[in-house]
Amino acid sequence: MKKQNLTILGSTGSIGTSTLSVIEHNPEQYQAFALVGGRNVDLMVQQCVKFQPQFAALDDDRAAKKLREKLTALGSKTQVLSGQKAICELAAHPDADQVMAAIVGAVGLLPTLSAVQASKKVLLANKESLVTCGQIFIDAVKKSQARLLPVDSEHNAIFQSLPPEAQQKIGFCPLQELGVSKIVLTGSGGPFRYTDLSEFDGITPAQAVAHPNWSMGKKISVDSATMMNKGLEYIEARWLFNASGDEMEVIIHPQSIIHSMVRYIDGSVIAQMGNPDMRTPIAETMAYPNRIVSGVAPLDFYQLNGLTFLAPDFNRYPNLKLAIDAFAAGQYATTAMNAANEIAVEAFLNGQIKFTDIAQVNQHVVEKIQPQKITEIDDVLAVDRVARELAQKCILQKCS
Ligand SMILES: NC(=O)C1=CN([C@@H]2O[C@H](COP(=O)(O)OP(=O)(O)OC[C@H]3O[C@@H](n4cnc5c(N)ncnc54)[C@H](OP(=O)(O)O)[C@@H]3O)[C@@H](O)[C@H]2O)C=CC1
Ligand SMILES: CC(=O)[C@@H](O)[C@H](O)COP(=O)(O)O
Ligand SMILES: [Mn+2]
Repeated sequence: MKKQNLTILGSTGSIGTSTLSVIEHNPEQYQAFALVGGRNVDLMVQQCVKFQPQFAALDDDRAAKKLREKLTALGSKTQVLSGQKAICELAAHPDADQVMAAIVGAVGLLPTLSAVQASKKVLLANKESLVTCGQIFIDAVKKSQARLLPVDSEHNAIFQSLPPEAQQKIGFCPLQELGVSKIVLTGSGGPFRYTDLSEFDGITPAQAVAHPNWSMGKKISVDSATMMNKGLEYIEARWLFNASGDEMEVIIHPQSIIHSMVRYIDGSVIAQMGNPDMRTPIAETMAYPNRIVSGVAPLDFYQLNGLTFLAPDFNRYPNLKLAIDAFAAGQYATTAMNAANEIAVEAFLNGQIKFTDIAQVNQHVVEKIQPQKITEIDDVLAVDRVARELAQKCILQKCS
């Protein structure tokens, strides 16, 4: 069988490196065709030397120039491109069989959409695509008949817990016809599950990125700590599984062994479990509907110290409530909230604002943004831009 060519959007990130690790475990079946990053030249050089992709691209022009010089000096045959247009073209390249969408943030939207419009098999890690333009994205999937497979561990778990006919209808899944009563989205609660609320103001970036169970990029790690990650995932799940608010349940499961569940009307609950390592959902989507090895150790039940569950407390996690309410308000609100959050998390990581300010900036922007209809991608980009400006202003003026 011909090897599957993978374009990896965000190859220099946490999901990207895990994807390359799965390829390394299955060298007869998969190869890296194009590697795409933002600005990390040194890691991209290493990846190109090791995986010898046909193409490599960095968004940043100067970084791409350095990459080209370094690879030329090493005698590499990899062709180096730069900028967002080139990245979108690589996502849609006729020789790419699968596209891993793992650029962090709303900046990943256009390349991911480009892969969808080119009818690719799209492995979706970038949750911001659905948060920023849900219906537009799902309509594009429907129109192009792209194969959309959820990589986010919870959504992958839900996907695996649904019957095969639902798996063929991602984005327009008839949950009631399948006897599904609820989708149960689990979350760890992050590193501050038991921290006294009086200590939240003093939380440092180093503490916030230290996730108890998963090894991830900085932005998503902070989102896990505020539970904005679960808020984004709530929105992602509503779009992916065509779920109403009543069909959604969010539960804290501190051990991250169960990765999410589906309740059926007969009382059955189907869950997907495993060690918290993203190579499992990545391998599942790469091989779907077959299975391949991922390099993840088997789950050792005798080492588990119990599986526990608790309800999320919105006082501790105001971002989760904000996201649920933003979905109810409409697309403009989730697009704005996502943009504000990206700015706020960056400001927190740079030491400009406190941990507790993140939710305040987000709330402020969602309240200030003009309610409006979003029908096309330009509307999304316009709301995203205005929300970023509002968030920056709020940070500078302390949201007065
Ligand atoms: N990590 C995880 O376990 C999970 C992640 N996700 C989602 O997957 C996505 C990636 O997460 P993660 O891997 O942790 O993030 P990382 O921060 O580790 O990696 C981000 C990647 O995006 C690239 N990037 C950033 N800006 C640009 C740009 N303008 N153009 C092109 N590439 C860019 C980075 O390149 P460079 O470093 O070269 O600048 C890097 O390769 C996020 O949307 C996240 O929410 C979902 C579920 C789990
Ligand atoms: C691995 C993954 O899918 C992350 O999105 C994960 O969910 C983060 O952990 P939290 O459950 O703490 O948000
Ligand atoms: Mn997740």
